[in-house]
Amino acid sequence: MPLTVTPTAIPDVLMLEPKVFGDARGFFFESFNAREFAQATGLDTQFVQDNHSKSAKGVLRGLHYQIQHPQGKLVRVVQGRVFDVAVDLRKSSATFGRWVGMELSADNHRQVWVPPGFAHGFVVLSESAEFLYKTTDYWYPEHERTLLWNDPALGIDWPIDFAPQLAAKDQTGKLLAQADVFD
Ligand SMILES: Cc1cn([C@H]2C[C@H](O)[C@@H](COP(=O)(O)OP(=O)(O)O[C@H]3O[C@H](C)C(=O)[C@H](O)[C@H]3O)O2)c(=O)[nH]c1=O
Repeated sequence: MPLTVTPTAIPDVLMLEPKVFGDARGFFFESFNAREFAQATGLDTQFVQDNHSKSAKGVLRGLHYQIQHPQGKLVRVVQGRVFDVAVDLRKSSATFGRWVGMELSADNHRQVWVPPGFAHGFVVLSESAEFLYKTTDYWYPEHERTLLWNDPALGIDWPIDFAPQLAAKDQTGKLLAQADVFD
């Protein structure tokens, strides 16, 4: 089951494209196969939690991370379209403070591997979007941190011409200069 893996501008962040089998009935694809994932990415990782969120157009969830129990995330969209962003928060990384973003949609079947050590978020571009993802560690709200989505120091080029709808915690996200980061 060929899984195409493409490193992004931040090489540890990977774009994955599964092989989709279409026929007169519709389509089928393996949305996750542990052996394929390990062989195609070279990663030795276990996922412990599946998450599913639905958001209306213009909602921006993020940029989130857990400073303890950092989560690796394998993310995808099963309805609608989002612009998905990962920010490198690893102080020792050559790409510290850099971001990568791409459109994920039900139509492009793309997935993104966001390693531990990154902040993650997305903005919904379609009328609504359903976002599914696997995480490599459990949710620890006490360790959750939010990075401000529009911190000029990040310079994320969100493809929106409107102010996004944010949860209260995301309106008061930290600037990169004040954020808890990883060694
Ligand atoms: C993350 C999480 C949340 N919750 C509960 C807590 C709240 O009552 C409700 C919504 O949580 P929150 O507003 O944190 O959901 P998002 O804003 O979508 O958070 C996610 O946003 C971005 C995209 C991420 O990458 C993270 O995975 C995650 O932080 O679900 C749980 O019960 N378990 C969980 O793992």
